[in-house]
Amino acid sequence: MSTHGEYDCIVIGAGVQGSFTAYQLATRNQKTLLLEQFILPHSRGSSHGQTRIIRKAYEQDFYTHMMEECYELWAQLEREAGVKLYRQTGLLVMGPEDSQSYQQIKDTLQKNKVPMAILNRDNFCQHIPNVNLAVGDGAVVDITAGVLYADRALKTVQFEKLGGVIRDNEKVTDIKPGPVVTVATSAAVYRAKSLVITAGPWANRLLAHTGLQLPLKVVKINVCYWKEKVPGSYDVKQRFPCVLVTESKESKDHIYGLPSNEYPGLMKICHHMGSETDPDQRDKQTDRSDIDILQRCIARCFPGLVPEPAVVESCMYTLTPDHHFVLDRHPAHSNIVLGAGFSGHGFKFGPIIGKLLCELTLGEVPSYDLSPFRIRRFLDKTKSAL
Ligand SMILES: Cc1cc2nc3c(=O)[nH]c(=O)nc-3n(C[C@H](O)[C@H](O)[C@H](O)COP(=O)(O)OP(=O)(O)OC[C@H]3O[C@@H](n4cnc5c(N)ncnc54)[C@H](O)[C@@H]3O)c2cc1C
Ligand SMILES: O=C(O)[C@@H]1CCCC=N1
Repeated sequence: MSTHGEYDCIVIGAGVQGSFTAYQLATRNQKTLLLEQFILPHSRGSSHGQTRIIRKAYEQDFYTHMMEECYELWAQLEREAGVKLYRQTGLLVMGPEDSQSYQQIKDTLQKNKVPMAILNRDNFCQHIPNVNLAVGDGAVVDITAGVLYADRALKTVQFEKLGGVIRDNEKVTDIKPGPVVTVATSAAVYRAKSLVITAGPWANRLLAHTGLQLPLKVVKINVCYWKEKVPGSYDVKQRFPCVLVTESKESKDHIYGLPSNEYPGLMKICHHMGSETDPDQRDKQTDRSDIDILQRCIARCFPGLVPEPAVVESCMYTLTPDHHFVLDRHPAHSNIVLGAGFSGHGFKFGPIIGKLLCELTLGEVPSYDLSPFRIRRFLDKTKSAL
């Protein structure tokens, strides 16, 4: 196959992270090619669907700090494109008052002076109707939080307007590292000075061509929508908030919800964990234990919802062992940059991830301390064939 193009940078994967990275590179006048294996838009990775939560409520300060700037970048994109991407709803965080996760989120909000409200048992029902607060649970609201319109956001990051090239329906089949990287796809061969790999659940497939494997686990998430018994009771228009249950009788993992919005009368509530899957065989993973957990939690905490999912869709997480992202240069090839392992909470960070991966690609000092996101934290867990 003959070489079809020479670029400053090639980005593999047009999910939220690859799209924002390509956008940033193009704004920095880099001749950029974005490669995607499926025809766009598609629903086979991690970035599809109408909605995602945006929030500053995190256990770790470093995420809250990144979100400060990230809210501004989302607002800037909204202004530039003239499109509404964010709706403020607030995020109700509930969890055992004495648990580490709940306490850390509350502390991070307070320490960083994020606008918030602490609810007590007496005023809870008045502020949050149709939700039962478990005995021993505390409740705080991150007032800055809300809903991002995910599909709309991906459509908005149109870096083609900035001179970038997108080739969808082109699966990358080989990577030859070197001072100039050669990338072969199902249709052509391309060369570039640098390469960014943002391949979501397929990250390790691509990295195998570069002699690196990361400790990533891909899980399928059953994305469940639950019917309101009384129409409107959990509706975004009634100012119902997003919800995060940090730990419950039903699960040590988070359970999270978004107000009824994209499907009228249906609230989205999911379990923040799923069963392992091969990304190419996602639909063969039919485990429903997450749905069982959700049914029990909904019957107890959301009395106004029918505890039987009305709609179930599919999505995937790519988990790292500590659930923190991978944002780094390849340990053996400094002109290959990796964005991976977004562990089911990366969408809201899209604009800042794009900026950081662009800075790494251009050899600049990153705007944030990337030590929590370095590959070397995995040490012996990183199976490197180098
Ligand atoms: C159910 C669910 C709920 C979530 N909720 C939230 C939330 O509320 N808030 C939040 O912030 N985050 C949330 N997330 C997480 C967030 O959506 C992900 O972290 C994010 O979408 C990951 O994006 P990505 O670009 O890394 O991966 P992807 O979107 O999977 O993109 C990777 C792309 O690479 C392409 N690719 C792979 N291999 C190749 C190849 N060989 N050649 C060419 N292209 C290739 C794939 O086709 C894909 O399009 C949620 C995720 C799920 C699944
Ligand atoms: O990232 C988010 O905000 C959501 C909710 C909590 C668990 C994962 N995704």
